[in-house]
Amino acid sequence: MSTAIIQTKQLTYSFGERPVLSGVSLDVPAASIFGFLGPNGSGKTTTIRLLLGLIRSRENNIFMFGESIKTHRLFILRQIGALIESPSLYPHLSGYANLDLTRQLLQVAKKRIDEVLEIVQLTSDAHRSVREYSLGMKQRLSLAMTLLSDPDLLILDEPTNGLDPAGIRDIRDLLIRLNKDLSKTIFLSSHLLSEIEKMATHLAIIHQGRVLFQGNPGQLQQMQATRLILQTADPERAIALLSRANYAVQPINSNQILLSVEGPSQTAQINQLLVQQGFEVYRIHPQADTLEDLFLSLTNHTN
Ligand SMILES: Nc1ncnc2c1ncn2[C@@H]1O[C@H](COP(=O)(O)OP(=O)(O)OP(=O)(O)O)[C@@H](O)[C@H]1O
Repeated sequence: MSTAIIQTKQLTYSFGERPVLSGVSLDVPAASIFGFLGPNGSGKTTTIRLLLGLIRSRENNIFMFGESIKTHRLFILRQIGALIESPSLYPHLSGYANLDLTRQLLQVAKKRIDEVLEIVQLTSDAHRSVREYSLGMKQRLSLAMTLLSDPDLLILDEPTNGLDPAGIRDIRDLLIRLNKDLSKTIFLSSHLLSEIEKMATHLAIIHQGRVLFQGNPGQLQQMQATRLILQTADPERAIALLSRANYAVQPINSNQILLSVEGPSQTAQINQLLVQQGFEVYRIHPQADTLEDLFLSLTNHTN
């Protein structure tokens, strides 16, 4: 079993009388890309602020690198690179000069600037002023800043927020490289399921301050795949056929059927049965196609 780099035990937090986190227990394995997924206001940033010691819960049941944040805060923080809210970059300075300011604060060797520029692929733009950078370049520069101290763990709050698809892909590729080539553990939050699914090795889904799911993408897919929507030209006959074969089916509309299955192999069997009987199958997809659907189905599972 891999060691947990971050472990929270029944983390709770309230702003005044208002509970924001209720019993959040997370286990983030070493060398994972851990996606922390949830809609706006679900408690992601609050959790991250607790992890970084920016706010404290009463119990403060947070362990990182095997130590409690109560007793080893500095030891822990020294091993973390964090990006939370938009970082303050000086637009009139070059990318290089921005990095140099942070480098001096961190007392890191100057040659590290070239190394981090190389990692985030900004070497050729290093001496342009930041005001000429695209949003994606600024975000990569911010990531370069978090890498200056060569931390083992990166904690990133919505690092792709506001980026266009190309910018999102750049950040995704960069995070995957940091994880695979440099063995960084990456904890990142997002409100986009599609975004997290493409890079996470592990994920947790938080909704209204509670963890609804924690596991790997395969396990999530299995849960999503239990209710399927099937599109075919003749749903009535398809329902009759599938019912005879003991599948739980019901009509949705004139060309869609809702199916309950036990896993991916049943989906393949259903497809095969329909095709063998001459049905044209246009599409089979999980009912929980969007994050909202997924929350609904997870809430049903947990109730
Ligand atoms: N300083 C604060 N005072 C009072 N309530 C707060 C404060 N900060 C956050 N909240 C509330 O706590 C809840 C969780 O907020 P949080 O920022 O952790 O969510 P989030 O999942 O990060 O969402 P977002 O993606 O919108 O930032 C929200 O309902 C928010 O309104």
